[in-house]
Amino acid sequence: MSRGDSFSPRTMTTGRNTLKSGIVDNSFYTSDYQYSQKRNNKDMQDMAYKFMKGMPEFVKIVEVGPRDGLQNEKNIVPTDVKIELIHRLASTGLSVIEATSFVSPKWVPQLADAKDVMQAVHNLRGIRLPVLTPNLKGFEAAVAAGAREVAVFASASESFSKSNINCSIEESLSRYRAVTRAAKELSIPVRGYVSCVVGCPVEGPVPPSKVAYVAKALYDMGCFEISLGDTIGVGTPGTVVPMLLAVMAIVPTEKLAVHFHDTYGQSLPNILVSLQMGISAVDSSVAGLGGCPYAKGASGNVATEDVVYMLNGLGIKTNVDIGKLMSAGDFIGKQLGRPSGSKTAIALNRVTADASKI
Ligand SMILES: CC(C)(COP(=O)([O-])OP(=O)([O-])OC[C@H]1O[C@@H](n2cnc3c(N)ncnc32)[C@H](O)[C@@H]1OP(=O)([O-])[O-])[C@@H](O)C(=O)NCCC(=O)NCCSC(=O)C[C@@](C)(O)CC(=O)[O-]
Repeated sequence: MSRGDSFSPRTMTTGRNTLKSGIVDNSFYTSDYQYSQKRNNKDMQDMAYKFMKGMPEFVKIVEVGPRDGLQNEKNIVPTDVKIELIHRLASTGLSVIEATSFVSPKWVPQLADAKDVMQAVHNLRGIRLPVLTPNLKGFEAAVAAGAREVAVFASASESFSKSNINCSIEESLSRYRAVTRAAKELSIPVRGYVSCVVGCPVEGPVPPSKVAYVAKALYDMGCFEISLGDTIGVGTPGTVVPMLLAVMAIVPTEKLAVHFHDTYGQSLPNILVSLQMGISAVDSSVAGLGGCPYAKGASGNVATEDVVYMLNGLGIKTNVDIGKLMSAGDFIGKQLGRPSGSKTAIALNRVTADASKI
């Protein structure tokens, strides 16, 4: 159900701001308050309604930290650290955690321990743990290690397809048809990714029609959800909205997820417009870990802490405990010897530290 059906802007709670009868009650911004009083209450209600209309009441977060987050790390992260990270993430309320990839260890040495990781976590209760599988070989290895959900990953750019999985887009779709057929026989759900949905590191801008074509092909072969990846993080709402419109014209909105890398700091506005267009599944990575080994210069995924903070502020449920999430982020940050890439985690840690000095 979207907010437009059930939601009254009269009592909309957006973090600190409570909109009642169209008046913004916010002691932090006195000038906004004075301004709002001059506005016609009906105008304000209409604005609030339009802003929230179509947004979901619940967002499913797909945590990709253990896979997308770690795959690009130069130093090999010990297997027990990866397993501990997944356990910590599982305790936060997240329902989907992408655990690892069954790809060639020559291509992604960091995830060469996929079998050990999967065997250690596959029995975690109440959590879905999809893994990336680029072909039947990967699919069979994943299933043998206990995977009960997999993901295939195509690209909307020929050049990126070649550099990432060493084949053309059409060849990849044909491989993925074999994977989805095999998965169907075992009743294993398959998620589909489309990479480079607004830009490619080699080809530059990618036409929305190309993204829609690949998304539809994945949907038609049986993928239960299609995640649209801005692999190099170049999108803005100005390019993301036309791309989503093209995809939504041929794939049902409820089957779509968004996956933003934060290279240009555009992930949160891009997620916001995606929510306004009715999308209710968002990929993110704890502490903003990540990057693709075959997309030079691309930074990590949007940080899960930042996404949860924004959704909490919008009054959209996620079931994720931000404190536990931050502690999972601290854990992996210490292991990697690096501060968190989440602005929310940095700010909340500072607030806690300041409070403890009083
Ligand atoms: C697809 C291949 C395997 C083709 O790689 P290839 O070299 O063309 O494969 P091949 O069939 O010629 O096999 C070469 C060797 O790899 C082995 N092999 C073959 N398949 C597997 C497998 N599944 N698992 C383990 N080993 C495998 C195979 O057995 C053989 O071993 P050898 O005889 O030389 O010892 C390779 O290119 C590959 O693994 N690519 C994956 C790269 C990757 O993981 N990239 C990061 C993914 S992130 C992404 O795509 C974006 C996303 C999803 O995050 C969303 C976004 O941000 O936009």
